[in-house]
Amino acid sequence: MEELPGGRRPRLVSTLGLGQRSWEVTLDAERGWLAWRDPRPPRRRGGENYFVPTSEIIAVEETELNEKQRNIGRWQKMAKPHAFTVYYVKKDRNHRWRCGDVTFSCVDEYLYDQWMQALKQLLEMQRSRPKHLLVYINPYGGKRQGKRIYEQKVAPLFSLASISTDVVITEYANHAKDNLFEVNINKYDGVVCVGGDGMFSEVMHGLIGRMQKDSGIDQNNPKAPLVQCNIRIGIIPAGSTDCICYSTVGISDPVTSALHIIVGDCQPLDVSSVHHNNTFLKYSVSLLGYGFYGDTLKDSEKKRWMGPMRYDYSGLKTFLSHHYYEGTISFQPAKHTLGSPRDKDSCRTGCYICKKSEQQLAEQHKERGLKHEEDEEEWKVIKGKFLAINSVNMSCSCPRSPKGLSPAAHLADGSADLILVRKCSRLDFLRYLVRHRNQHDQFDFSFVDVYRVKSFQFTSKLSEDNESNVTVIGKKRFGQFCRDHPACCCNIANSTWNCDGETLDSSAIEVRVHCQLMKLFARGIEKNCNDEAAYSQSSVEQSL
Ligand SMILES: Nc1ncnc2c1ncn2[C@@H]1O[C@H](COP(=O)(O)OP(=O)(O)OP(=O)(O)O)[C@@H](O)[C@H]1O
Ligand SMILES: CCCCCCCCCCCCC/C=C/[C@@H](O)[C@H](CO)NC(=O)CCCCC
Ligand SMILES: [Ca+2]
Repeated sequence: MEELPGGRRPRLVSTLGLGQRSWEVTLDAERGWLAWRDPRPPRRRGGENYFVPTSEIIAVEETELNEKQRNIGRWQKMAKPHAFTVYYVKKDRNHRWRCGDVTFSCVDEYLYDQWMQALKQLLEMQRSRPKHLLVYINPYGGKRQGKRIYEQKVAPLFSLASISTDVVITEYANHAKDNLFEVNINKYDGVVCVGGDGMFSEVMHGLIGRMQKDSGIDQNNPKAPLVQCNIRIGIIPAGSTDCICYSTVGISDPVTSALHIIVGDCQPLDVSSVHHNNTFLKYSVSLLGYGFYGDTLKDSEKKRWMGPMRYDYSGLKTFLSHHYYEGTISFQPAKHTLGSPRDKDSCRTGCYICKKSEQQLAEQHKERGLKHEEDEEEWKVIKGKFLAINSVNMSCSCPRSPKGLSPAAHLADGSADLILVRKCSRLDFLRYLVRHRNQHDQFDFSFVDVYRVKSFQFTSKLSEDNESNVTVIGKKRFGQFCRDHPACCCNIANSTWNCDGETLDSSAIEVRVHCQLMKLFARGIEKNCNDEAAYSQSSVEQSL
């Protein structure tokens, strides 16, 4: 479609055949939509109206009408019609997307060519769409359906959208990560992982690691300014929790995720770096959990054969064991962000809080850079006995917990929500866990504290004692439990950190949130009409 003077793009309005009738079809390239309308008055069952943003058109194809289609209605007496099918994103309930299609026809060959050319040009103008993707499939994630899901549900959509792919079916853990250090990454417009959170984590480590290596950044330095990773990752959910996909798309559904990749969505994501004694351990985007979630994960690793059910089994077992852990948490509050973890509003597509926070952080870094200053903002220190310490970079909503561990956490605001669940009774802890699944405020308990932070450190009592050379009471002779109260739940051993579903070797860690370090093929969770709580600029301004 040629541009009009002044950069304007034209409007095509035609009467085209659809089914047995003629419809008024409009392509408004300037405003970016395709619409088709039944011109009959509503009382004659007309007036139906469909509307698709051009950014959500997947493909257009020439179509051969079959005998039956050609013989219906008015075409039978006319010359052979020309037809084309437009494939587009059809939005269903609960953030589910499907590939819809509509076939238009006309007898005028010139009109047909005009439509085909205009639609094809419009598709070519969608510059953020990927053309060539590198795909990693974990055949053993979740219910071991990754390969089938990709082949049956995703590959046909990619080929419809003319996306070419190089597919690697992983043969061992860390295959994708290692491979990302070797491939010619510039060949690709994105990387897709088919699997769960663990598989995503592998791909993310490969990409961020590769980026730092190529830029000469030492990942072992906890204060190193990491280089942003601009190559987007797409997640096709085929794991056990699929929390990252659910929290960034609103549903864990392979077709929906494939369509977000095809239309070239982009959602920046905060990433936390985790260090121990100036040694890099891992990055995290969803949950860093010590105590309950660490113990659940550690136990569940031995039960991988159970598939996703292993988390329910190990979760129940960990809940019954009711272990708590002593330690010290120090953190720097995130003062740059407008939101707070107790907000009623959630992070949604185009989130204003995320945009503002990013600007604010960039300004702070610029000022600090000019003055060559270190970030010396205050640290708060909390010592205590905890059943769980959870740091989440995003809400961590997933099918097990639809609103997540911190419903108001933001995807890209440069902060994490640090949730401290202190020692309490089993019944109270159960009440807390139940609130992960219902609408009640999970922070409204005297034993739960939540802080929005930009960095934190944790040391367990055990490692503090070891460092100060205090003998660890009865550890060797009496196993891991308290010598004085063998029946109590005081555990003098350490828990392990659950880092996006992987265990960490060290309990003492240093964590820093890196604002928008990477990007996903997603757009955040879209606002629904009934989603009144979603942030808009005006709601934030009113609260200032
Ligand atoms: N071919 C393979 N053989 C064994 N392990 C693999 C292979 N490919 C990937 N992995 C590892 O499997 C681990 C788990 O995979 P994945 O995250 O896909 O599923 P999951 O653990 O069931 O789901 P979730 O992480 O959502 O709970 C990942 O950490 C990944 O490193
Ligand atoms: C009485 C009912 C109480 C039920 C409470 C259920 C609470 C479920 C909350 C789930 C929160 C998941 C947070 C995301 C963690 C992922 O990075 C990680 C890897 O996939 N998954 C787990 O660790 C899996 C963790 C699963 C724990 C059960
Ligand atoms: Ca965040």
